[in-house]
Amino acid sequence: MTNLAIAANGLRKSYGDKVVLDGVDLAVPRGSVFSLLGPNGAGKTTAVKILSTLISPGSGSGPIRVAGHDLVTDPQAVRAAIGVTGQFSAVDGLITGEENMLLMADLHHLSRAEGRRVTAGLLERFDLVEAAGKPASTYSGGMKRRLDIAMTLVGSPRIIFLDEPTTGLDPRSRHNMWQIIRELVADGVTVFLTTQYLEEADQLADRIAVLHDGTIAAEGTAGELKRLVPGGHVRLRFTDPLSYQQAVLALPGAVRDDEAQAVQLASDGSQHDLRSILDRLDTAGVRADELTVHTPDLDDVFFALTASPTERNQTASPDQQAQEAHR
Ligand SMILES: Nc1ncnc2c1ncn2[C@@H]1O[C@H](COP(=O)(O)OP(=O)(O)OP(=O)(O)O)[C@@H](O)[C@H]1O
Repeated sequence: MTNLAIAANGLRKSYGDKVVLDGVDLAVPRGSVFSLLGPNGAGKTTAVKILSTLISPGSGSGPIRVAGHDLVTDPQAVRAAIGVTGQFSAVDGLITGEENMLLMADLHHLSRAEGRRVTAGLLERFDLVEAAGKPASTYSGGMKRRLDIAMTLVGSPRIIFLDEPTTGLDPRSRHNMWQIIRELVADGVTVFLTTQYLEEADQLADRIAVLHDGTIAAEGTAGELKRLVPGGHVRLRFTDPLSYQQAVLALPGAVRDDEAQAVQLASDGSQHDLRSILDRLDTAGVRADELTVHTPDLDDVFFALTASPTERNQTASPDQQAQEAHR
């Protein structure tokens, strides 16, 4: 039996002439968090809709298996194993949180007693006991998202698709949601997460795929992706013009920023590297007024992978531009 919760080969989808997914391969191990990142309109929701059987894959797609079942020939089995919470929530605002939950229990054919038991447990777990008797329309954004996930869990899915679960939430609610996701994974649930927040993928995902122009531009752990882009550097700023000139002489190869009186050197930010830079300044008798270390983050990866060539040149850091010019 495969260890993959989701295995898709050559996923394709077009709307008219517009190709949205152009041969996307996905392999998501059971019990892990997989994050699909991409700019607006990249096709993340389309991928979620296909994998959760809401829309059919485009012609020419390869085999797709979700929870061990073939998506095309056995969609019912796939549906029984998954839960989906999307940007368009299933929460009905006119009825109470508890009634929403009980409705879900009915849809999953739970007995009355079992439905009440599961509902009570989930309301407790998602901190919604006090609000349970109030209409869902009166809930805050964070409460609605929690209710939405609680409703999804009524069917005990083994795979959950979370389509931008924290968009629009304040930082506290976002952190609460991250905690909920970590707990789901600790219970063995596989989470397929789409997000526009790179930090969210960095915090939660075991593996991240960046979707761009209909294909996966890069995939790996957050650490692996960060190593794909250059951009680690140390920046030293000087208020005294003489010190700045001396630093330029002491640090050959550094990229100058005359306007800011700052120099920038490629660096991995390690203790050894920093000490060597500072030693060179000490030897020249120069003191920097400000030192900042920049290690590449997922933002750098995201922009490097999803920018057009012109944008890439405009957003490259001075040392990246210098490297480009050198080639
Ligand atoms: N039913 C549809 N008919 C025509 N075009 C569609 C349809 N659904 C999506 N699209 C187009 O497909 C592209 C991908 O949309 P999708 O919603 O999957 O992107 P996304 O990555 O989820 O974006 P966002 O982050 O903005 O939600 C967009 O250009 C969108 O306009």
